[in-house]
Amino acid sequence: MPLGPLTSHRTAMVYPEPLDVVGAAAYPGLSKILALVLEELTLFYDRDVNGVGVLYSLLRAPWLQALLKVHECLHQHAKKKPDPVVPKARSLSHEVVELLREYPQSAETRELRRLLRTPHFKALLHAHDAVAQKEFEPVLPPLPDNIPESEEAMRIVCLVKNKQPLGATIKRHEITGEIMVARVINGGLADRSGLLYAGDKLVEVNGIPVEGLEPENVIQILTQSHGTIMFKVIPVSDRLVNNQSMVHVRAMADYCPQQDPSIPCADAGLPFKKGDILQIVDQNDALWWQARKVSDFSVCAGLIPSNHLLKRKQREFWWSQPFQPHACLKSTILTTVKEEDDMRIDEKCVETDEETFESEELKEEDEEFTEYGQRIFIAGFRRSFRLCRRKSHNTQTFCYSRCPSSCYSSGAAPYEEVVRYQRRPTDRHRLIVLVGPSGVGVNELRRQLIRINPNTFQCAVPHTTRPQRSYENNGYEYHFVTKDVFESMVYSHRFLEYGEYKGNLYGTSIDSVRAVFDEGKVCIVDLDPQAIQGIRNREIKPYVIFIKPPSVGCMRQTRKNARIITDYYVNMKFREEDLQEIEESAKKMEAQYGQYFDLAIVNDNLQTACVQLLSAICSAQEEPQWVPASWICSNTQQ
Ligand SMILES: Nc1ncnc2c1ncn2[C@@H]1O[C@H](COP(=O)(O)OP(=O)(O)OP(=O)(O)O)[C@@H](O)[C@H]1O
Repeated sequence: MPLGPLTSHRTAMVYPEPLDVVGAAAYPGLSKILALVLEELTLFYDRDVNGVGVLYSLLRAPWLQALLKVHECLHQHAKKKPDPVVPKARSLSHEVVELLREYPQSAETRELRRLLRTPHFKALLHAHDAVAQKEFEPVLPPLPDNIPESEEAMRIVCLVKNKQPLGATIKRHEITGEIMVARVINGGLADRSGLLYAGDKLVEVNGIPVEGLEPENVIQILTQSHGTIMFKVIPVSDRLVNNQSMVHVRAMADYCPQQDPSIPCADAGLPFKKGDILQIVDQNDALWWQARKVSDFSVCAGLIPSNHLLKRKQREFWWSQPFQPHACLKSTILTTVKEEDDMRIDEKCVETDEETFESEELKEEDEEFTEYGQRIFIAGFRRSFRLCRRKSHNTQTFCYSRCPSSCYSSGAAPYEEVVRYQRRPTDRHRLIVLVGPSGVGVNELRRQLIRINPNTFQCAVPHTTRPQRSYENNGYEYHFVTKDVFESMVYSHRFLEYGEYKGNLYGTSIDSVRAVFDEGKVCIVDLDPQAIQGIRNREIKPYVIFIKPPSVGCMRQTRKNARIITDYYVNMKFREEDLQEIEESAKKMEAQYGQYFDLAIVNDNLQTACVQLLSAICSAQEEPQWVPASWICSNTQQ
C-alpha cells in the first residue's frame, strides 16, 4: 500500500542535505556526478575487470575531472573562511527602510526602499542571516501536549512535499492490526531522509492518530496533505541492514507493474522491457526486489518481481495461454502460403535455376574481386547459402547449437546476471552477429562494411556438401566437404548453424570464425536469431545487432530499385506483401529474441545505417559493454 499517490507533490527533507547545498554552490551537477561515480564503482565492486583498463578509464572519466575541479573550488573556498560583515542583515535592512521613510523622497530613495522591500531581497537576507548565524537546524513543530509515557521510543519525522515520490509503502500488521512501513524504496525521499525504516509503526500522520484506520484511509490523509507531512512513528527495534553487493542483470522478459495485480504498489513498480539492464539494489524480500535501470539513474529504485516470482509468473502465463502452435509451426504454415505466392508468375521477373543464380552471383562478385583482389569477399554471400537458411528456417530444418525451444519458454531464466566487459587490445575481437528479417538488408550492410574496410572486417567461409564448380576455389566461396565430414562436424558441435537446401548441407562453423579471428580481423556473420542462444559463450562473446526495417512507407520509397532473393526468380522487385512480411517478421523477431540484442539499427537510409553499424562495431570492440557474468567470472555458471 503506498503512502499516498506517488505522483503527488512530496518530499524534500526538512534537513537540508549537505551534499546538495555544497553542490549547488560549487558545481550544479555534483550530486549527479557522485551518483555516476558510485554507479561506476559498483560495476567493479569485488570484480577486478581488466584492472589496468578500468583504472585508466576511471582516471580519464569526465566526471572524475569535474569532481577534482569541484574539490579544488571547495578547497580554495575553505581556505578563505569568509566571515559575515553583519550577522543580522535583515534587521539592518528593515531599519534602513524605516529611515528612508523619514527622508525627503527622491527617485533614488524610492528605488532603494522598493528594492529592500521586495520578497526576493528579504528572502536573500534571511538566507544570509541563517548562514551567518549558522542556524542550520530545522525548526520542528512544537511537540504535542499529550506525549505518551514511552516518549523516548517515538520519532517525529517531517517530510516536505515536493515533486518526487515519497518512496515508501505501508501495510497493516496481520496480527496486531498496526499500520507499518512495509518497505522503503532505495534512493527515494524516505530512504534519503534516513528517518523512516521498514518495520516502523505509524502512530500519527499530520496529527491524526492512525490507530484503527485502514491503510487506504492513511493514504487518503496523505493525499489531502499539503506542505510538511509529519509522521509520528515507533521505530523498529531490529533494522534490516542491506549489506548485499549490487548485482546487474539483463531482463529476459517484459514486465509491466500496472498490469500486475499481485504487486504491493503498482506506482512503486519499475516497468522494464527485455534486454534492459537493471541494477538490483535490494534483494531482502524473497518476492519483490528493488531495482533501477542503468539507463536512468536519476530516478529512485522501483519494485520488480524476484527471479523466483517472475519465473513463477512466466510459468503461469505460459500455461494460461490457449494452445498455440509453436512459432516454428506457424512459420511452416506461412511458408506454404508464401511458396504458393512465389509460384505465381510475375512478368517482370525471370524464372531461373540454381546454375543461373550462381553465375549471376559470380558475375556480380567478380567485380568486387577485381577491384580489391580479395576473393574471400565472396564467402558467405552466395545465394544458395542464404536461401538455405531462409528455406530451412521456414521449414525448421535449420539447426543450431542448442535447442531453440528454450529461448522463451516457461523455464527460461527471467534475469541474466551481467557485468561490464572491455576487450583488451590483445584479446580476440568479439564476433559481430547481424540478425534481421529476410530482405531487410543484412547482407547489403555486411557487404558494404567489408567493401569499405576489407582489411578489418571479414565473413566466415561457410561449409557445404555441394559439389565444387569449376570456377570455385575450396576455402574461398565455401569449404567443400563430404557429407561424412559435415556430419561429423555436426556431431562435434562445430557449427553455429547449419541446414539443408536442395539435398546439400550448408553451415557456418566455429572453425571458420576462429580463422577470421586468427587473422586479427573482425568476423561479421549473419545468423538466424534462433542460433544466438547457442553461440553465447565466453570464447566468441557475440555482439548481436538487430537490423530493423523502417516503416512500410519508408521501405516503399527506399527499396524501389532493390531486389529480393527468391528461389525462383532473379531480379525480383519487392512487392507490397514482401514489405509487409518484413515488418511482421521483424516484430516477431524482436518479441521473441529482443533480450539477446545488444543494439538495434533501423535500415532506412543505407548510408546512415552503414555508418551507425560501423560505429556500433567499433564500440563493441573498444568500449565497455554489458556481457553475461558467466563470460567473465569463473565462479558463475555458464
Ligand atoms: N537501406 C536500403 N535502401 C535501399 N535498398 C536497400 C537497403 N538495404 C538493403 N537494400 C536492398 O534490399 C535488397 C535486399 O537486401 P539484402 O539482400 O541485404 O537482404 P537480406 O536482409 O540479406 O535478406 P536475405 O537474407 O534474404 O538475403 C537488396 O537489393 C539491397 O541492395
